[in-house]
Amino acid sequence: MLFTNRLYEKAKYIWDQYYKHPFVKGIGDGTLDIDKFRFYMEQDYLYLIDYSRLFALGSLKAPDLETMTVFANLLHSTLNDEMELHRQYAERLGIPREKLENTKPAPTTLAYTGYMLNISQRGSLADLIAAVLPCTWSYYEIGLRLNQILGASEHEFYGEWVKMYASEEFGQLAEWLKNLMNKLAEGKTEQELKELEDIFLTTSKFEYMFWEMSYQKQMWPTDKE
Ligand SMILES: Cc1ncc(CN)c(N)n1
Repeated sequence: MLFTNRLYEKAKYIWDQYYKHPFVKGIGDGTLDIDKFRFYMEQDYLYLIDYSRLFALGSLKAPDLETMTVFANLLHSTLNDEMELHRQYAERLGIPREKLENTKPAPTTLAYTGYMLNISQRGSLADLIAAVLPCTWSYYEIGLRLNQILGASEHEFYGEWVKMYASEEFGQLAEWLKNLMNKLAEGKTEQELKELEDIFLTTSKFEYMFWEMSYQKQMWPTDKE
């Protein structure tokens, strides 16, 4: 069995909860409150800055030029394609560029990016991939599902989001990471595979928390807006 199939089976109960989450469903049927989406966009922009750093780190840790190139492509595509989607949404939402870049991180954003960066700095390349894989792969799965909803990709506001994450180009990024994960899992002991699985499950749970944080617009409970 491919290691990524094992990961998918283990995380399925978590990923199934994404598809039922009101934030995800709201993008699909176009009913999501714009204010919740604004909150998400701002936090996600911050998230993507650190997510890009992980790809830069992946390039640094890569054992050969081919792997380095994969990470360089992931980095380029995140900074230029995925973050461009966010910049365009910010423009449509009237969020100035400086405000977007100076957003204060919510606790869940900080915890999630902090965890990924920590694992990736301390650990191996396989650890790094196990940490980022749910992000890319689950967004592609969500994109594909939402794309099957009649009219979702044509929705005047959320359509661009659906199109981006359901696109072949985005699917290609997930495929690259899955292939690398399987390659690096070869020859690992059961104990080592279990550790990778734990990392994958942890970031899968953080993904759910990110949807929930955005839906509830959760900032620090101690601070007033
Ligand atoms: C929180 C989160 N996770 C994943 C992705 C997809 N790169 C994203 N944009 N945001």
